Amino acid sequence: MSRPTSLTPPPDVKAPDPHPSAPPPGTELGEHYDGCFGCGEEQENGLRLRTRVGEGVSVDTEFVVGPGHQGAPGLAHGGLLTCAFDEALGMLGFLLHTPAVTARLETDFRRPVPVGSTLYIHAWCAGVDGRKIYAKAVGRLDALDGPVAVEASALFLSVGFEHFVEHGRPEEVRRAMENPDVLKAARAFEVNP
Ligand SMILES: CCCCC/C=C\C/C=C\C/C=C\C/C=C\CCCC(=O)SCCNC(=O)CCNC(=O)[C@H](O)C(C)(C)COP(=O)(O)OP(=O)(O)OC[C@H]1O[C@@H](n2cnc3c(N)ncnc32)[C@H](O)[C@@H]1OP(=O)(O)O
Repeated sequence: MSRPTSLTPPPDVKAPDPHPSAPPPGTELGEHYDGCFGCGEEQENGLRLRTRVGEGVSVDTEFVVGPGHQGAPGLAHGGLLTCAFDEALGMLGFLLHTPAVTARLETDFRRPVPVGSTLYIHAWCAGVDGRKIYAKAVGRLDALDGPVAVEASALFLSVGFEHFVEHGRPEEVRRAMENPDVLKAARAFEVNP
């Protein structure tokens, strides 16, 4: 089935405000799931990214590129850079108070990212249209105002928690549901949609 491919919100859609119960700027969001490759503490070889709330519906994270992240000798793998962007963009759902999944993600690699560098990723929501969440991100090399190395545009779709319960492998879903932090997040989303 063919899909519309635009990653830009319709012209009448404005950038949203954070949900009233979203944490204030500067708050570290922590892991959204301990088994997540992007942020989970239990994921030994994962990126273990930590994301902070920015102004409006935006987040910031730093990806320190190590030898385990190489594609070419001494250079970051593009797929892993995309993963870091997916993680940062995905966290915007917390500020909108809805679980969301990536439907489409486009990454532009502007400069090589060497091992040893830090990518400063800033992600923001450009608009919400029904279930569609349009998001953008930029990654700068080695400083908040460093040269742009990577840019991304994404479409996320809001889903209910049943998305994860229905589609995830039952043993991990069961284990996640035993985690009080996951349950707390699920309830908060459901009680304050
Ligand atoms: C019980 C324990 C739960 C524990 C959970 C714990 C935490 C999770 C909570 C929150 C997550 C928080 C943070 C996450 C942070 C980082 C993680 C990274 C995020 C990911 O890594 S997540 C994995 C990769 N992701 C997927 O695994 C999605 C697979 N996929 C699907 O599950 C479906 O595909 C879905 C749901 C996307 C849509 O399905 P659907 O049936 O709901 O909707 P439908 O298809 O009807 O589309 C509705 C409208 O969107 C348009 N549309 C759809 N897809 C489009 C596309 N690709 N391009 C352009 N437009 C598109 C249509 O054209 C239509 O548009 P229109 O309304 O205008 O016609």
